[in-house]
Amino acid sequence: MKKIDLNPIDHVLSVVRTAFDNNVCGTACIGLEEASNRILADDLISDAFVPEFPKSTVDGYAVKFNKKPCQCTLVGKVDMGEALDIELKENTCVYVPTGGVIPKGADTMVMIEDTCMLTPTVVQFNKGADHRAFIIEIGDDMKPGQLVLKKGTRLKPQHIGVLASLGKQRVQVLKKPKICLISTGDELITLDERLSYGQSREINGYTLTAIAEEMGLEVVNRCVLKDDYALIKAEIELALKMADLVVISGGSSVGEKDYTYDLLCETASEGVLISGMAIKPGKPTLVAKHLNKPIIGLPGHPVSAIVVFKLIVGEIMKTWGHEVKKDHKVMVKLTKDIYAAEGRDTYQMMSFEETAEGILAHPTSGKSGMITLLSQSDGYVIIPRSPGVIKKEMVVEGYYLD
Ligand SMILES: Nc1nc2c(c(=O)[nH]1)N[C@H]1C(S)=C(S)[C@@H](COP(=O)(O)OP(=O)(O)OC[C@H]3O[C@@H](n4cnc5c(N)ncnc54)[C@H](O)[C@@H]3O)O[C@H]1N2
Ligand code: MOO
Repeated sequence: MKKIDLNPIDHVLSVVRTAFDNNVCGTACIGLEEASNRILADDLISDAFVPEFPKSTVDGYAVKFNKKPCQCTLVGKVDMGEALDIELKENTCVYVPTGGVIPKGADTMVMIEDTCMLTPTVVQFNKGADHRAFIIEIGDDMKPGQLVLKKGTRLKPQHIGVLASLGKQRVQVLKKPKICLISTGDELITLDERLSYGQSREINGYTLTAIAEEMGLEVVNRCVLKDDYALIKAEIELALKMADLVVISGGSSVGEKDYTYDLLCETASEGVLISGMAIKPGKPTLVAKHLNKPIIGLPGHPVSAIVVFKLIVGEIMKTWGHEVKKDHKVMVKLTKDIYAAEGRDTYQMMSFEETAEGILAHPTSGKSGMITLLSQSDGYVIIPRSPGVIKKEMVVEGYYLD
């Protein structure tokens, strides 16, 4: 008889890291406009001084530093994007707009508001200035040779700004790993079909697509299949040709028509690496390897499928060099005793109440076959299988659901 082992989560993740440490997806050179959320393939080392000139951060007058109020003769005006061919002397000043080039000889900017024009050529400085005030010096932002972005960074707007600042029109990023999602179950119907008694609408294809895309995967195919061994086998074989990663949901348990384990034994060249995990929800989790490609069997229950997908596919993505957003961690105080399922680290869903004294965590109830267990919870607390309980009033780590 098929058996579901209780492999500790850490062991499962370590097997995953070792088995899939070879990222076969490669890199691509893309335009900066498409780079948002992509993963930088190489360290970015600055090849320039940014800025290349001392730059004013205010509209005002460039002067030689003087601590006390004084008067200066206005000897010129800087136009944006141009340098003024002048060397400033004592008691002279030049008008410089915000972003303008500080002229030679000047070392301090004074804002217009701290001055008044006595005559068209004489400026009164009402107070002293701080030496080098309101100036971005040459290379303050970046210097040649400086490591400005690390390989593996998920490119956020500020990172794209760094690339733009260095004049990089294109950037080398990791290719999005391709994934195929196969949902299985005789009872499943697609959203355009009429629901009959005993049937359920297919959910996992939708939720897992959303998570996969957020993680930086490209969903290349998604299908809903009946529990038909030959049909699912053909689909897995096709998926292995199309994708870097194949995920099957449903049929991972030990029931009569739960074929995933046998299918993975038959199709995966390296066999099944993990059959079962000490987690609730998610016990009947399968991990197999075909050449360098992972094939994951997820439990069909919608909550279990989401929890396990995030854990296992998230680990594969990290192993392949992708930065994966973590669920935001906070410290929470429990309002009730909570218990783990026997022998399994348990993801207890929670509603979080933010109070002046900190965040209170109230357990939410529901089964892993109920999608609203997640949609009506703010986050979760992980109860370790040993000792298997967290007592009321204890302050522990909680995680917001992303
Ligand atoms: N004798 C045992 N039975 C079960 C065990 C066990 O240890 N011994 N484990 C239970 C646990 S825990 C889970 S989780 C489930 C997982 O079962 P399967 O992966 O085989 O999933 P199915 O039986 O195919 O489906 C379970 C449930 O989920 C619904 N489902 C499936 N796919 C989808 C989908 N794409 N969208 C929406 N809903 C889906 C399906 O209709 C069933 O209701 O096994 C327990 N049983
Ligand atoms: O592991 Mo199942 O996912 O407990 O419902």
